[in-house]
Amino acid sequence: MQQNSIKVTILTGFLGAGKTTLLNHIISQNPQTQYAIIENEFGKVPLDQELIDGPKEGIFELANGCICCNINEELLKVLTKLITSDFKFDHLLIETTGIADPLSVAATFMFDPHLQGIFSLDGIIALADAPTVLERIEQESVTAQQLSAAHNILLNKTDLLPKEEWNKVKEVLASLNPFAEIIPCQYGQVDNEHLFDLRKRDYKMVEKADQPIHHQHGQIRSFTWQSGNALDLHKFEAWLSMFLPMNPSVYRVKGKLYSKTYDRKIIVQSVGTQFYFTQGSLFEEERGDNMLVFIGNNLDQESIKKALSDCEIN
Ligand SMILES: Nc1nc2c(ncn2[C@@H]2O[C@H](COP(=O)(O)OP(=O)(O)OP(=O)(O)O)[C@@H](O)[C@H]2O)c(=O)[nH]1
Repeated sequence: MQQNSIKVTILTGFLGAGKTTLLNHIISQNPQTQYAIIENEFGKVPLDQELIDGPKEGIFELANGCICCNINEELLKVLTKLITSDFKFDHLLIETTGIADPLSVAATFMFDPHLQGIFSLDGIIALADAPTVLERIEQESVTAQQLSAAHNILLNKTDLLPKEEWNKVKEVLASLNPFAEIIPCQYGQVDNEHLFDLRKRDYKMVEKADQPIHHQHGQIRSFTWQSGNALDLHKFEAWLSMFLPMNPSVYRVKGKLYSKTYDRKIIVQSVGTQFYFTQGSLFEEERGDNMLVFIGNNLDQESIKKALSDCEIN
C-alpha cells in the first residue's frame, strides 16, 4: 500500500438499511474532504444520486446490475474514468446495492494489480436496520454475508426498536462477526472514529479476541481454532490457497499465527478466495500461539482441524 493512495470506504447493508443516509452524513460531517462517490443500484433508474445532498460532481452511477455480480467490469471502467479525469478527490465512497456481497468489491481494490497503489481499502461499513435485521438474516443469506464482511456495523434506526431489544440484536450481530464494533445509531449519525481507518484497527481486534468463539445463527457459523505449536507457514499458505476456492461459502478467515521464523505475530486475513499476511505485534512470551477464526456456511470443522494440525511443527 502506498502512502498517498486514495482511501476507499465501502457501504453495505440490506435494502433500505440507511446506506444513502449514512453517505450524506459522512459528506456533511467532513466538509474538508473531497469525496468521489460510486452509487450502485439494481433498478433501471438510478435514484440514489438524487438522494445525495450537495454538488453532483464526482458522483458516478452504476445502474441496472449488481456491483458484485455482473458489472465489476463497469466498476473498473468508472474507476479508470475517475483517475484519468480532472476531478480531484481525497476519498472514494462506494454504496453497493442492498443485495451485493461487499467482499468481491473489496477484493477488486485489494488485489487488482492495476489499482494497487492508487486506491487502498479503508474499511467496509455495514448498516443493519435495527427493527428488521434479525428477520432479514433468516430470510436473505446475503444480509449475513454483508454483516460478516464488515469492519464496523452501524445498528441503525434504533429509534424504531425498544431499547430492551438492542442487546438481543447486538448479540446476533456479534456472533456473525466477532471482530466488528457494533454501534447503535439513528440516521447513521456516528463520529468519524467509527467510520475511518477501520482496516488498520481490524487486525488489532483479531489480537484482542482471545476467547474461543463458537456461535450459530441461521446458516452462518464461526469456528475458532487455537494451538500453541508453531506453524509451517508455507504449508499453511499452500493449504489456504486450495481451501478457499473450494469453499466459497467461507466468507472470512482471520487470525494470528505463530511461526518460528518470526518473532512477531503473523496476521492472516482472507477476503473471498484471496488472503494476505501482515506482521503484527511481538509475542509477549518467547513461545507464541495461533488463533484462527473461520466464518461461513457449511464449515467442516473436523477436516479444517485436521488440515491445520498437519501444518503444525511439533
Ligand atoms: N426512523 C428512521 N428512519 C431512517 C433512519 N435512517 C434512515 N432512515 C430512513 O430509511 C429510509 C431508507 O434509507 P436509505 O438511506 O435510503 O437506505 P438505503 O440503504 O440507501 O436504501 P437502498 O439504496 O434502497 O438499499 C429513508 O427513508 C431514510 O430516511 C433512522 O435511523 N431512523
